[in-house]
Amino acid sequence: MANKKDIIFKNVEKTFGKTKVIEHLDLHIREGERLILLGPSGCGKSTTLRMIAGLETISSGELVMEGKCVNDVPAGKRGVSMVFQNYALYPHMTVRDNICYALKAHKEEKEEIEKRLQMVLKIFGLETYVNRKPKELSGGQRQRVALARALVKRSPYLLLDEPLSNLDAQLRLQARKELVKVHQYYHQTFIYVTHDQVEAMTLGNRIALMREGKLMMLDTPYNVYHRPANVFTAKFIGSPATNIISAVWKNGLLHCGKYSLKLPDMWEKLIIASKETEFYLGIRPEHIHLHAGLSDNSLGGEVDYIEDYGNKMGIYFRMNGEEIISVDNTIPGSSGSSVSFTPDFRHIYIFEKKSENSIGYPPELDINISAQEKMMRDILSQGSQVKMGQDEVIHVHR
Ligand SMILES: Nc1ncnc2c1ncn2[C@@H]1O[C@H](COP(=O)(O)OP(=O)(O)OP(=O)(O)O)[C@@H](O)[C@H]1O
Repeated sequence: MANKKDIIFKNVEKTFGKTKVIEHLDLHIREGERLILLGPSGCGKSTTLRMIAGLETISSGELVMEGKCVNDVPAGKRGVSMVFQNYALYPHMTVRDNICYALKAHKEEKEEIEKRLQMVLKIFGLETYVNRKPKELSGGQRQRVALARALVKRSPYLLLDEPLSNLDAQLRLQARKELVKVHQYYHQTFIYVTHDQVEAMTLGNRIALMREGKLMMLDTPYNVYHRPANVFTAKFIGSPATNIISAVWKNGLLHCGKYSLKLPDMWEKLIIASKETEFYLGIRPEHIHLHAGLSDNSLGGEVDYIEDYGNKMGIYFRMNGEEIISVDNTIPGSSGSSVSFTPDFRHIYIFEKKSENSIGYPPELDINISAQEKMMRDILSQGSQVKMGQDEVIHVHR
């Protein structure tokens, strides 16, 4: 069921000249959610956002907002505010004028403008900078002014194009938390472009992962991480990337080069139902716990080299000539030694080799979980939350 303020892409295409940059995009953005457009550079995230803003035309298909096709509705009439990567503040205007400009242009009452100005100044801790010009502010302060300027309009849609990418790591972390708080207060629909998976995982209620103009997966951060729909998603999300191992299903066993695995029934049923014989087995580095030597129902190889991350180790080993990485807090042996591991079958992914799509996930994975794990999944599936009291006046500045 669509809500009035949902944004719906119906089979949208975008071409620049002869180059198609968005292909058959079907995407339903829900009113009030924080939707993240994520993907590698050039995959079409900004173009998608700019089509919503009305800053790019739509080559074919329909974009629906407020229940109507808005393909031909100009930017100023779509009820959107946008925050750009470079903040795009007016350099000759003070913080006050930057923030109030759009309200004045819309001929809002003076009193109302002042009220809203004071509110956003307070939210972003900008009270003392109100008469400064952008060049007299730090990067973090400019970013706050850009956000304040977008929020003051109280438009139903806030579009953010990599708004934190010019900030240092510490400020980014703080700003992420602030954005979640602001969203919980205003309940606008946030559409947020980033190529940073940590930002996507921490900020999104849902993530739309794109590749070369196509939507690869649209789901909660939990599912994008734990139930990747295809090889691309499994490799893009998580660092170091998921290990992808070639495998063949034969005589009731999954053969990975010279190793073979007997799968639990829950996976065997799915693999048989897929009717394929060639697969990729996906295993995240953190789910590989190596030990010395070879044991039953295991995969293994020889240790190549070991990296120290401080709190964990990265152990690279060669299996059937391919490099596999495990991240763990113990070392099973030095370079050259034989190691193996029995996969934790609750944490594997199986993809068809031909389509690179997942064969699905056993329903048992969701049924046989502890109450605590269920609670954790439910919380993570809603995206990050910041606790706010009912009457708390939001104040995100430190
Ligand atoms: N005005 C334009 N004219 C021609 N090609 C364009 C134009 N704008 C974008 N493109 C191309 O469209 C593709 C998608 O660009 P877009 O900016 O949407 O990608 P992106 O995923 O946001 O990338 P990044 O993370 O690097 O900003 C790219 O190949 C880009 O070169």
